[in-house]
Amino acid sequence: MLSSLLFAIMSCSGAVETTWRDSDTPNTATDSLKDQEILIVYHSRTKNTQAVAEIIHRQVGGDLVGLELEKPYPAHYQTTVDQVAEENRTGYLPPLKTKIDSMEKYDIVFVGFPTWGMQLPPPMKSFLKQYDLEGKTVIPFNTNAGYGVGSGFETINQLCSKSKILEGYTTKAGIERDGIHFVISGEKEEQVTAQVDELLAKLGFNKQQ
Ligand SMILES: Cc1cc2nc3c(=O)[nH]c(=O)nc-3n(C[C@H](O)[C@H](O)[C@H](O)COP(=O)(O)O)c2cc1C
Repeated sequence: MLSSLLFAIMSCSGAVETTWRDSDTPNTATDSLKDQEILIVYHSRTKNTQAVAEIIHRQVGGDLVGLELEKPYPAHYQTTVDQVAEENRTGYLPPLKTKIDSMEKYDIVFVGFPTWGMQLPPPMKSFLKQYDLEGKTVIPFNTNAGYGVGSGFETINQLCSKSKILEGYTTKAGIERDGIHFVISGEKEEQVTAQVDELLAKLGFNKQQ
């Protein structure tokens, strides 16, 4: 019963919340991921989401890709906040410099992003609009400044309505507004690693696939 709960597919449904339940039996349907092609794609400005992506990568392998833009955001925080607010208001999708070859070969796509303006950042909206993840398993992950994932997981549900979306991961990380940039080191890195390992085990990923 636990495994069926954990594997509730969230496609086109409400928000996927990360809830930490007692870990028991992984779902047998995904016990063997040996033949699955994995992509871990993320957008990261101050490298917190990148650090979570690297932790996932150490556990499950596959290809790790950080999204870069044709025109990077300004270094200045508030200018970026204002630009992102305008992009969210108008629905502007910033063109990606990163190109992903052979998207069709991937079975599982981890999608990582920071919360920006309580939403999915425009670059990740660009990615999900540009690439078709139909039929793939999608696992979202997020870092934020303590206000949570906002509508990010819901937007992934909407933009990946033909994917199987599994339970996501979210954690509080940097607070750039207050000059706190990269925080996933030391104890925090250990905590995130343990939480990610727990979630991946629940989802049926075993070490060294
Ligand atoms: C433009 C911008 C908007 C942000 N908006 C939010 C927000 O609405 N809520 C929140 O909790 N954090 C917000 N943050 C903070 C980031 O989500 C947080 O620092 C995250 O860990 C950064 O991840 P990164 O290091 O991978 O870039 C914002 C950061 C930026 C740059």
